[in-house]
Amino acid sequence: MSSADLTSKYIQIQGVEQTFKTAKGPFVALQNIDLTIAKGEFVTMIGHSGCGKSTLLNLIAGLTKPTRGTLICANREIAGPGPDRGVVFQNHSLLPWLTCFENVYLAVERVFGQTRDAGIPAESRAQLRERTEAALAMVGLSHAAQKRPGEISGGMKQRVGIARALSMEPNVLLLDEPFGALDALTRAKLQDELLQIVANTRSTVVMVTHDVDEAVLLSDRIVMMTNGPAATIGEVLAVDLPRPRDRIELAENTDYVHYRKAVIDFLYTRQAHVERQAA
Ligand SMILES: Nc1ncnc2c1ncn2[C@@H]1O[C@H](COP(=O)(O)OP(=O)(O)OP(=O)(O)O)[C@@H](O)[C@H]1O
Repeated sequence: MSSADLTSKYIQIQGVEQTFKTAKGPFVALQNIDLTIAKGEFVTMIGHSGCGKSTLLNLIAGLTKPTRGTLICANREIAGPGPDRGVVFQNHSLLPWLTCFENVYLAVERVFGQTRDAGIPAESRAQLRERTEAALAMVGLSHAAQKRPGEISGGMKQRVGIARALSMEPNVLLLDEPFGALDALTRAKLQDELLQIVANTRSTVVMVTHDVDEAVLLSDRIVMMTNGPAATIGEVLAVDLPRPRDRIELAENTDYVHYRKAVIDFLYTRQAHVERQAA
């Protein structure tokens, strides 16, 4: 593959199906998923609850394997989790007995504290500490480095989760509703921070969200998924708004309003969620 191809086809999802075994028999969660993501692209996945967004993100993370089809990242089949793909979940998943610093340090040590591919030597403890401090600084949490998760707010915990993922310098950042449990103001602040961080690191981002405004504000493309079972990609919307994006200016931007309406139409007209009657 040429380097131009590698850039434009950084993540390739081809003919993916995910079926789960359940007590009532096989359940097809995802079907016929085809998607190509370019290096440095910010892609969000949106769809009604239970349509399979997390299932797809877990497949890209390598936490699960597809029943059918292939997933490729940087020209290699995704065979399991790897430090090239950092994951942030909604419930932050920090170790409660460690400080914020230690939570991030653990991840840094795992990646940079040992000999890496191509014989790159392990870094010194001073270098690992420096990386940890830089990651916490990036999310504005230097002052809370010595606190434990129980002593900080939900928004701060999410920030530590993001710092931990970023500290590993992943090529791909996978975010599963990272701001879902936060109040609107904290959420807006973290969205702005994320935009800034991604602009600096040029990471490729795949993010699951329920929030239409969040999707339009952050994305280069929005992947809109149909309802399950056997959910698939219904439509992909390219969001052609210039960056850096400013939420206040965008609120009155006619293109922004148009993109927002396109997503709302998809979700609430074409994919109006029908609650299935219990059998
Ligand atoms: N391990 C599993 N075993 C059986 N069914 C599963 C499993 N994981 C997910 N599912 C089912 O697959 C479907 C998709 O789930 P998934 O969590 O990916 O949806 P989602 O779009 O992320 O939902 P939400 O927006 O509510 O988080 C759901 O019907 C869910 O019940």
